[in-house]
Amino acid sequence: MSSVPENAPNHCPGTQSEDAGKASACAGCPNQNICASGVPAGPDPALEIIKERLANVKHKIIILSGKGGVGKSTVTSLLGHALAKLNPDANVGILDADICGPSQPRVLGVSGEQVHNSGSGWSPVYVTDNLSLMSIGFLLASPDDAVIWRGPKKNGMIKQFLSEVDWGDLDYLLIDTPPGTSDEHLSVIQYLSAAGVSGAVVVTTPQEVALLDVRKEIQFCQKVGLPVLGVVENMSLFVCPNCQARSEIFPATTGGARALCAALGARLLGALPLDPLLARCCDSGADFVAELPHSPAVLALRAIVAGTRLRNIARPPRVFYTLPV
Ligand SMILES: Nc1ncnc2c1ncn2[C@@H]1O[C@H](COP(=O)(O)OP(=O)(O)OP(=O)(O)O)[C@@H](O)[C@H]1O
Repeated sequence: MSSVPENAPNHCPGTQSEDAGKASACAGCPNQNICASGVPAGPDPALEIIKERLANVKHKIIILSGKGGVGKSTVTSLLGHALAKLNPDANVGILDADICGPSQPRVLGVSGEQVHNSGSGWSPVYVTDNLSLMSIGFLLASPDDAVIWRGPKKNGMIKQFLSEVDWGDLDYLLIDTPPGTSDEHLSVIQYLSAAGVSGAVVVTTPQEVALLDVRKEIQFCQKVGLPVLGVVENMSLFVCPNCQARSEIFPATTGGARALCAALGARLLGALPLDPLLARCCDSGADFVAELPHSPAVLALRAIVAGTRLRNIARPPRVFYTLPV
């Protein structure tokens, strides 16, 4: 069977070729990234293995951001803690797929922990009884070690994470990805294609410069057929802890995420304020949701989890926390 896709340009070397994605004919081809990434073009046997491995994971949610530094890892960790706390019977896992910049071990206060490999696979690190984490950060000799890998090696790591981690039964698996749309995203989406993905949560700040990239991120999701569960606007407002005055540190000159969501037909899941105590908790690995349960950020987070599709996509026969009115 030919390994040249129907939409391939003239002189396509074929997806099985060593030159796939690298030949001059590949320039501008829509499949160039995926071919060059080294992800096998044919049905990869790993897809079935991953499907089986994740058969007991109900909802797989990919966390995306167009821009770096908008708080995607922070939001992932907060969602993990909130989902685990508000639904004590649920099990939540976080997969840190930011291979070159893994920050979840630090943010979740478990850096320095070791993952163990047994007959049933790698055991994730437990942050609390019902919140577990897997990250390349646990496999590095030192947290300062740089991971300088090309696409195919990163893809291999992601494949291993998806196929070899023994999560047990999970209600939610949150997958923290690097900013933008890179090899890691294509790998995660491709490897999860057989296992099924619930969708993506896109994190942004209100600034136009960040929103521009959200548009691209949403377009990317549309192109790869990944449902967008909604957008979280982070660092929306700063509320002074002393005088309660509100200020916009990142001004929403074009209407912020709300206007963007309205324009693109996406759902705004909620807005998290900028809170210096939250930044401090992230640096020290403290559990902000437990430490400051009545803070505006946690109240906003509860609303995101309880009153949005993030809760609605989970229909296990359990009583879910609902925000008191
Ligand atoms: N709502 C917030 N209030 C205060 N500080 C925040 C908030 N959200 C994130 N931060 C801080 O902003 C910084 C960047 O956040 P984070 O690392 O989560 O961003 P990111 O988008 O995941 O970055 P990267 O591009 O490295 O993946 C961190 O120091 C974090 O503590």
